[in-house]
Amino acid sequence: MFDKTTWIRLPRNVVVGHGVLPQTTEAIAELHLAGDPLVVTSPTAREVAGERVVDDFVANGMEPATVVVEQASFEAVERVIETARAEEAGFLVGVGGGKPIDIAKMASDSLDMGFVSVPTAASHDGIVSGRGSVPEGDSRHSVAAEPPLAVVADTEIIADAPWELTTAGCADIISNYTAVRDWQLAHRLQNVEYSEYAGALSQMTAEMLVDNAGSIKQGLEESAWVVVKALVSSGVAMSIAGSSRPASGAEHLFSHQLDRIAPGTALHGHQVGVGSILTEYLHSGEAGRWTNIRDALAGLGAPTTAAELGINDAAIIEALTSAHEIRDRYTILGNGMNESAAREVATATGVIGRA
Ligand SMILES: NC(=O)C1=CN([C@@H]2O[C@H](COP(=O)(O)OP(=O)(O)OC[C@H]3O[C@@H](n4cnc5c(N)ncnc54)[C@H](OP(=O)(O)O)[C@@H]3O)[C@@H](O)[C@H]2O)C=CC1
Ligand SMILES: O=C(CO)COP(=O)(O)O
Ligand SMILES: [Zn+2]
Repeated sequence: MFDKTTWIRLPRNVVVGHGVLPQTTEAIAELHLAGDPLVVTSPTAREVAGERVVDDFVANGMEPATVVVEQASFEAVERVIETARAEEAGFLVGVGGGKPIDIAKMASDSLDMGFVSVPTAASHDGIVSGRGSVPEGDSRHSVAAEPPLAVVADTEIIADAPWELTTAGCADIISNYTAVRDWQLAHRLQNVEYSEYAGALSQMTAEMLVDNAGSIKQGLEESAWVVVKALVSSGVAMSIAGSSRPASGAEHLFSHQLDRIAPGTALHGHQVGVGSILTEYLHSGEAGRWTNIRDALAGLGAPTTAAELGINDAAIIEALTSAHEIRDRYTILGNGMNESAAREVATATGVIGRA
């Protein structure tokens, strides 16, 4: 008997464009959600978009509540859940970068409530994904979460955000190259389930971004458009896979370790970009494609070295040698790198200087 089942959860409304923020209420009205919204946002995102979203809800006869979060943590998810219950919210709206969006989608999952994603920066590919990424102790969890029913990405707001956030989003997409390589390796060596469709979509998204790199320039609103579309596409790949595998391999494990070793120093996207240079070198060797990844990142203005990340060489080596421990996810790191091998790859790729 044929007994395979797949369940792909995708957004119904994806609205991307100049000045579309006020269309959030319309995009939500079409979803026939009951009750009032709880807006989950972060300090800057609240100023640039969250307050306007709240005002629009009020103008449309709703009674929104707001919760401001600063870290991606299970405590923050719990706080949002408690607020949603206390305020008797009907659905959640995440407004901001990757952290408030992750928290809102995880709280929505626990509450069994609809979730709407309003990104204020093109800095990460969690805009659409049905996953949440949260540190806890020595681990970094990739948690099943409520995928958004609607996404509203205002390119006017996103283009106005600091440019480094957009280059971080580009790097998060470019890292798909190595994430897919790791996924294929895990499939071959560990029989991890692999989706050809999700893998191909993730890889194609990275290729299209690199091919269109010429139209990704600071001060050009079209850049926000190109990058948001790629981030949505990458999130769809994760939704098809039912895991973050298409967009998160060893380069992400390395970045998650840097978050623990050097917290708050560099953006997620920038860290995974540098991680991707390193892990591509591990996959294909000195003459391999790692220089293409480095050059694509450099061309977009994203960091390619420890110094550009603002992270010292010792932290890079520590992250490389311990990244395999953070999650039970098979990658090119295998059972781990020793210090001399880590120093060799980091030096050969120019990520750290020669001692
Ligand atoms: N679930 C998934 O599939 C994925 C999850 N992630 C997760 O997302 C997070 C990374 O996302 P990232 O967006 O970098 O993190 P943040 O949400 O922390 O945003 C980064 C910074 O950008 C600021 N910011 C956001 N929008 C604007 C704006 N319009 N103007 C000025 N500043 C702005 C934030 O300020 P402030 O905080 O003050 O508002 C914050 O300082 C990580 O936790 C990562 O693990 C990443 C990829 C995929
Ligand atoms: O950042 C991600 C994809 O870009 C996903 O994060 P995880 O590594 O926590 O699954
Ligand atoms: Zn990422």
